[in-house]
Amino acid sequence: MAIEIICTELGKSYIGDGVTTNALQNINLTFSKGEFTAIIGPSGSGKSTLLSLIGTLDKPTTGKIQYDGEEIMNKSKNKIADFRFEEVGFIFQQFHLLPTLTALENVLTPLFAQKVAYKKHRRGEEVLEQVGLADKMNSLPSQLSGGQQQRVAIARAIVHKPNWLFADEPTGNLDTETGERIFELLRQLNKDKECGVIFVTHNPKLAAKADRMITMKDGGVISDQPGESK
Ligand SMILES: Nc1ncnc2c1ncn2[C@@H]1O[C@H](COP(=O)(O)OP(=O)(O)OP(=O)(O)O)[C@@H](O)[C@H]1O
Repeated sequence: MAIEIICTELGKSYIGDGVTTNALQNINLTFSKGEFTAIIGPSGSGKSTLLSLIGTLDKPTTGKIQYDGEEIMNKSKNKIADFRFEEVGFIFQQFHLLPTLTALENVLTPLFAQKVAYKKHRRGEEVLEQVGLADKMNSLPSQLSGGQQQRVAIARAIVHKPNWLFADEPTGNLDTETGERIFELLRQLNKDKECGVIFVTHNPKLAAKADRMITMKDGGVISDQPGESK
């Protein structure tokens, strides 16, 4: 697991209809290689914005983000896309699975048109086995429960062996028990050294189980402390 992420004086404003929203201000954070961090805070506090900046989905208005010392967002669109493919996986509250594709086909979509050093089909099977869906590879999303669909989404997010997995309220659409199982799966993937995890949640119980818990309010970090596991 490689790549340390350093955010320096990071800020993000959204401008629309003459109104400026300062979604993030003066964020200074370092995410060490392989860390498991939860981000918690009220609605509108900037959690998703922070995740989308760290994940190179959007550009900061001020400040910078370095990945092992490199400022990826200063590079060309193609280089940013390459970086995202190589280093980053995402999961969201909505699973965003393609309804007409099987679980295995969904998992293989990020590898489409990519040259990789491993056998794609076998890698797809391997990650579905890792998330506990060995017997559901040929099922369509509509034939799977919510928790199983999120497992497919997790398998898809790690199929290309990213160093970081960014999870934006991945348990938000699941009942408490299923949400806890998904959390434990992310924890396990992290422990197995698959990838570092940054996990946005509204659930304080889950957040406390992370190695580190960052609390946000009004676009800033108001606390940054070790979780119960540390
Ligand atoms: N594309 C956008 N255009 C304009 N304003 C935005 C945009 N995205 C987010 N915002 C605003 O930025 C602020 C932070 O939003 P963000 O989604 O990061 O919060 P959050 O903590 O993830 O909230 P939630 O827990 O509800 O998902 C909010 O005031 C939001 O309305």
